[in-house]
Amino acid sequence: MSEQSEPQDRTVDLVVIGAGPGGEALATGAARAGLDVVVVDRHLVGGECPYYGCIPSKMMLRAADSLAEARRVGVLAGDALVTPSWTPVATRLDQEATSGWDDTIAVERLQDAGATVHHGVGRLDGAARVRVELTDGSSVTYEARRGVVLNPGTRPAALPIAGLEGTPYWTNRDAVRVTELPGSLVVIGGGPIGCEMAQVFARFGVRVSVLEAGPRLLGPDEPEAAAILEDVFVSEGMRVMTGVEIAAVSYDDGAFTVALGDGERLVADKLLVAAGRTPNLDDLGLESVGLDPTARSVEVDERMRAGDRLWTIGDVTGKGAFTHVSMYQSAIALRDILGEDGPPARYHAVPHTTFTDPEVGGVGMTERQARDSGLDIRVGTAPLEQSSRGFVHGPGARGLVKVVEDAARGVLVGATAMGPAGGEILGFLAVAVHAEVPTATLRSMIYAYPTFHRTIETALADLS
Ligand SMILES: Cc1cc2nc3c(=O)[nH]c(=O)nc-3n(C[C@H](O)[C@H](O)[C@H](O)COP(=O)(O)OP(=O)(O)OC[C@H]3O[C@@H](n4cnc5c(N)ncnc54)[C@H](O)[C@@H]3O)c2cc1C
Ligand SMILES: NC(=O)c1ccc[n+]([C@@H]2O[C@H](COP(=O)([O-])OP(=O)(O)OC[C@H]3O[C@@H](n4cnc5c(N)ncnc54)[C@H](O)[C@@H]3O)[C@@H](O)[C@H]2O)c1
Repeated sequence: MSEQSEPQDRTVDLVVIGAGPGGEALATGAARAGLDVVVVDRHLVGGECPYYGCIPSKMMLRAADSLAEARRVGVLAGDALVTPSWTPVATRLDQEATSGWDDTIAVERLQDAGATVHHGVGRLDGAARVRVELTDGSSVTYEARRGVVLNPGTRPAALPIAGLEGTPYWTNRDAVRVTELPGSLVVIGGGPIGCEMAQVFARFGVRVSVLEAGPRLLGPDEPEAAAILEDVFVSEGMRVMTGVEIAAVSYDDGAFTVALGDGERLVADKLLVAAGRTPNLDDLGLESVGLDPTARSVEVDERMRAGDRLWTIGDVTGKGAFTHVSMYQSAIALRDILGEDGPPARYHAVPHTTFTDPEVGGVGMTERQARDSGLDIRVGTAPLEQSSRGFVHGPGARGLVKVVEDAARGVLVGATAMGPAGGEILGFLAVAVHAEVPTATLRSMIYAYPTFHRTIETALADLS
């Protein structure tokens, strides 16, 4: 990791604290536009997504999906002997995804764009002023003429479960660095991280139990999608327990024991805690600019402004903890910093995809959210496996399309696409929700036969 030597206190144009995907892109753009930019990251430039999040987890899922597809050969095309090995996965994660969890390339890319990069902790020290504690223990202070951008992201939430603290449990950061598979794994949390990781390890032969406190997996998604996913997980040999209360965790002799509120005890080699995130707002000097360091998010306006010469982007804005939201906000904040015009931030069509198999894609509001917002809605649903393409696809074709229409305006305000290519089909629905395409127009289109996306036409016909 290359650093500048002996940095001096000075006035620059812009300081970016936290180089998640949005911060990195913003700093690169600002430096390329000629601003004097300083970037500070306490760990790896690029943030959670490339090293511990999206990229390594999707690489793991790709491997797990290849095993599942090979196991379908028996039904579709003869025989295939499937012998899982984690070695190619660990090698790809190390060498291709993360360069050995080393950010040299990302640092050099920023430096080539003209930015100064520090590994260290950045903290606000009043308006447009940042104090950086460098990794060697020294510190440097910057005044920022244009201001400061915060992109500090989140960390795995530490659960207040008796006995858990101090045990060698995994978070997502450990799960992507696994070199040897355990025999058994308990996953606490049935959100996107828990579901994606659980399916990966189960498909590699690990005995997996998922413990979810809420009433279903993927709580914020449509309940119909969650029900299908639970069904698939169970059919693949996983144990899924919803509505659980975890009373205590202990670790002895290389095994975890998870004691549930109802008296049951689960024993496993490893424990993955994927039960939400804590925003990195507590050690950022927010109090020096009148903001609350204990808050769950930083309030921003439609230009990502959070105060006097202060912008905030990414997960901590509470607008959707996704890389694409961080990048979207990054472009808006950069335009504002450079004094350029452009559309303000809008969040009516935030898409997301959980990359389980089947994938669960969603955009805009769920049926529940739309009803709760007071809209008069109509809902249409169509099962994927009953479409011609689903029938042809055979094993692995579980899924659905669900559309939620604002009946008064005749436009979709939300949609779900679940299936082998749910995240890709979602693209169509994201356009419809984003651009408020009239449902009448969507119904008058021609849908290629026999595609998965033709299920959208069936769901639209079901609007009632
Ligand atoms: C396992 C997993 C899978 C995921 N999969 C997906 C996916 O498929 N698709 C998707 O869109 N999203 C996914 N996400 C979410 C995605 O990783 C985040 O939304 C994304 O990284 C954007 O976060 P961010 O921009 O807020 O910052 P982050 O990526 O969290 O980066 C913040 C950076 O700030 C640094 N930092 C924090 N405080 C300071 C400080 N005081 N001084 C200096 N540096 C500081 C940190 O070291 C870090 O590098 C996944 C997350 C996880 C954990
Ligand atoms: N494919 C993707 O886009 C993707 C993948 C992974 C993560 N992410 C992002 O990262 C965020 C964080 O993911 P996450 O899955 O950690 O968090 P999450 O908050 O989305 O889900 C955590 C789950 O853990 C459950 N939980 C909390 N405490 C519990 C307890 N004591 N016992 C049992 N269950 C408990 C919650 O009810 C919830 O369902 C996601 O919300 C998403 O924004 C995105």
